[in-house]
Amino acid sequence: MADAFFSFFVLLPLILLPILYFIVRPRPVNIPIKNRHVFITGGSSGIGLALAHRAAAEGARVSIMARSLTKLEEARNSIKNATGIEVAIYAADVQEYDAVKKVVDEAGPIDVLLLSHGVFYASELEKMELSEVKFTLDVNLMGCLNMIKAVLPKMKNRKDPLPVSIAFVSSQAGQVGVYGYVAYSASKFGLRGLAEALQQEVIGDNIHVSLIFPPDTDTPGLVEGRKRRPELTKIIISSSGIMKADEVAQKAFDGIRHGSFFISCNLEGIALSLATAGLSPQRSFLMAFVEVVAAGIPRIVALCFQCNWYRSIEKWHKEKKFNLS
Ligand SMILES: NC(=O)C1=CN([C@@H]2O[C@H](COP(=O)(O)OP(=O)(O)OC[C@H]3O[C@@H](n4cnc5c(N)ncnc54)[C@H](OP(=O)(O)O)[C@@H]3O)[C@@H](O)[C@H]2O)C=CC1
Ligand SMILES: CCCCCCCCCCCCCCCC(=O)[C@@H](N)CO
Repeated sequence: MADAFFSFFVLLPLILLPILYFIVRPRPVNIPIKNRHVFITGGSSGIGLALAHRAAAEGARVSIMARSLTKLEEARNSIKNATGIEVAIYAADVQEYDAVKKVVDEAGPIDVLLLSHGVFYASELEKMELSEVKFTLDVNLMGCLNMIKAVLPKMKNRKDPLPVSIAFVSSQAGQVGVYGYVAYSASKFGLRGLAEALQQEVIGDNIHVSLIFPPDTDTPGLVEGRKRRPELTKIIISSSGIMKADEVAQKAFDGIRHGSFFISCNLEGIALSLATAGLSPQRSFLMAFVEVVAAGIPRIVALCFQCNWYRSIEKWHKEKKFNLS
């Protein structure tokens, strides 16, 4: 017994920690925010606006982009009032590459690209129009690709040798599929593949990719989105907490500064990231240690959650049948 204890708590860390210290890739990095150009899509509302506030407060040069000029102007005023800093505003739709390219050329080289634009319809696929599915994928996934295609050439050719960042606002529904989010989860899971592949392509240019995974977050978008959420979506989403946009923004910048590939925002998020670590990069040898040693534990917790969710779905279907007969 004492031997087993010694092996697990002393020998294992003693052997594993130095190995992990040497193998974690990409290597740890520090990305400064002060005096850098932070460009935020969806920066006029919700999480994007909170990110803009925080970036301005940290002394960055901030640009925000969204479709509605009125909302952009309101955002600019609120940031000016809170921090005294004037942010640049750009009206464009992420779906339109030419418009995006024009904005990016005008805004100048970007050090931190934060992609926080997004739409979220919760509805069963059966009840969704294909045009709504396509719209979700076009904005959430293609919109990010349009932005990156427009930003990358200048980002790669920058004179400044400091590391830079591309960070996506995904969602916990981009780590686990959720009832009612067929289109949305597809768009957010898509970002993970995009980010993993992109990181390999841009690491040579000292560009570091992050994926932020917020739970439900109190934003104007959520207030709208909640109006048409199916009952089962509500039940499953309640497995994770609800956060304020500025808490998410704080977690986001903590992670971006360290070039973290996964940025979790709450405790459930950490569990999700452990359970879904897969083949994603990990820069922190300590987190890698937790991932390796804990491995089976998040999996059993995950199976318990799935058990609960499928029981809710079964129960809901039974009640529906009962109510019909
Ligand atoms: N709130 C939540 O519970 C969670 C949100 N997320 C993600 O966070 C991100 C932000 O969400 P949230 O802050 O709640 O949303 P909001 O609806 O409050 O804000 C969305 C922002 O994106 C902009 N936007 C939307 N469509 C486009 C477009 N086609 N082109 C350019 N800009 C666009 C909006 O401005 P405009 O309409 O003027 O274009 C607005 O600035 C999304 O990607 C969402 O999926 C993730 C997890 C939880
Ligand atoms: C090891 C296992 C741990 C399990 C924890 C389970 C938590 C999963 C809950 C999923 C929450 C999805 C939130 C979506 C938020 C979002 O993007 C929307 N606001 C958009 O409408």
